[in-house]
This record gives sequence, structure tokens and C-alpha cells, in this order.
Amino acid sequence: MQIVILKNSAEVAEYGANIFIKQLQNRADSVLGLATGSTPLALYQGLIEASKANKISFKDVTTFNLDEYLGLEGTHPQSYRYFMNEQLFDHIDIDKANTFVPPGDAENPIQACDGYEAKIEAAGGIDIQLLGIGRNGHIGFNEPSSGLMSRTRVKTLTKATIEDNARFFGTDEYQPHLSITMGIGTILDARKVVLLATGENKADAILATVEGALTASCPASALQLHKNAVLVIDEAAASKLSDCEFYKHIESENQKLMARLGF
Ligand SMILES: N[C@@H]1[C@@H](O)[C@H](O)[C@@H](COP(=O)(O)O)O[C@@H]1O
Repeated sequence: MQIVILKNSAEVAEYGANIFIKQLQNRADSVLGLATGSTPLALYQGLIEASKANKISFKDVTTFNLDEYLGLEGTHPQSYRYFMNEQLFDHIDIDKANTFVPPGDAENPIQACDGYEAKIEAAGGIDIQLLGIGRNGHIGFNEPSSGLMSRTRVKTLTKATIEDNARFFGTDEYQPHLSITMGIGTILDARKVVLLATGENKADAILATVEGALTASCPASALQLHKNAVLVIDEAAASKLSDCEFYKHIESENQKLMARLGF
């Protein structure tokens, strides 16, 4: 796992956006895995700006989102489809027919999960998967105890996740307790994984992800198995790691090596 520790959330967003910008500059028809939550918002802003400045185009891009609430239609303001339209798709030159979010309103969600996996496969797999992380170490909606090889499926949300996400719902508004999420195995199949985390409330989850055991109790720890995973985190999210200076030293040595090799 590559660990990049930066000063603050603005730097994290910029670093993350640059990874995606480079990907699109190298391969215009990339398949991107996208995430919701507050953490990727500034990264999406960076992509919108780069697209407006004609540095990148989404014309030939296909996207797959990690997850969706089960029981919400895409027109519901709290649905992740609505979020993605608002925060990214409506501001870039992407063909919405090439943007996929698990169907929260599927009549048969189990079939829909298999269908989602088939679509990812038909697109040739995901080139880069963006991830946030829940306070309990969840990725997508893969809550603790999720199978480390799991595929897209219906998942019940934990009390902690429901509480964390309650801020987006009105007091009398129905908040789903179920979701459709890519599995951990689905995420691990992406050719590159970029996890962003900012703020002190993510420090325990980051500690468990980086230095904890590989365990279903911290779904993000599965990234320890990935060949090309990068964690882009701010000082606050990194604050519980045992030796931040060492991680920073590794990264600066990596940068020097890359520069020497002309990357
Ligand atoms: N399903 C999403 C996750 O994909 C996201 O990583 C997490 C953290 O969100 P935030 O970035 O707002 O902390 O929230 C939700 O539960």
C-alpha cells in the first residue's frame, strides 16, 4: 500500500484529482469507479475544473459507482445517483448512458447485483476505483464482517453508518437501512485503488487499515492485498499511525525514484 500523508483536505483532494486527471490523459476511454460521501467532493470539483479547462474529457469515459441505498429512486435527493449527477455528471461532458450506479429501485435487487457485476465485466473492468472510508472501516457499504472476497450484493447498514449518514436526511424523512454495494472482491479487482481520508474521526479506521490485521472487522484492511492501492490522507487522519515520519520518508524516496526514472 502506498501511503501519502498531506497537510490538509485541500491537498488530499488536489493529489487525488491529479491521479484521475493523469489517468484520463493517458487513456481517454478509462473506466472509473466512483464514490459518494463528503470526502470526494473537492476531488470532483477539481475534475470539473480540469474538464472546463479542456485538460481532460469524459466523452469516452465509463463510470461505476460503489453503492446505492436500496429503496431510493435515482430522482430522490438523497440517492447516490442524484448526488453523482449534482456533484459531477451534470458539469462534465460525460454521456450519462455510460454512468452506472447500482439500481436502488430494482424490482429484483439480487438479480440487479449480478447484472451490475456483468456490466463491470463487459466494460473491461475498472481502471481506477475511488474510495472513501467509514469511521468503522467500511468501504462502499461493505460494513464490518463483510466477506473479503464478496461481490456486489445487498448489505444491511450498521447503526453507526445510519447515524453518520442521518445528517443528509430530514428528521421525518425515510432513511434506508439497506444498500446495494460492490463487494470487497469487486473493489479488489480494480486495477488501481485510491482511498481518500481526511479528519481526525477517520484516524482509527486508517490505523486499522494500514497497521491492523487483515480482517473482515475492518473491510478497508483488504486493501493490504491489493497490488496498486494508494491511501491519500491528511495529517489528522494519519494521526494514530505509529510512525508518520517513516511513511513520509518512504513516499519522498518513491518520488525521487519516479523522477529519476522519468515518470
Ligand atoms: N457509502 C459511503 C461510503 O462510500 C463513504 O466512504 C462513507 C464516508 O463518507 P464521508 O466521506 O462523508 O465521511 O460514507 C458512505 O457510507
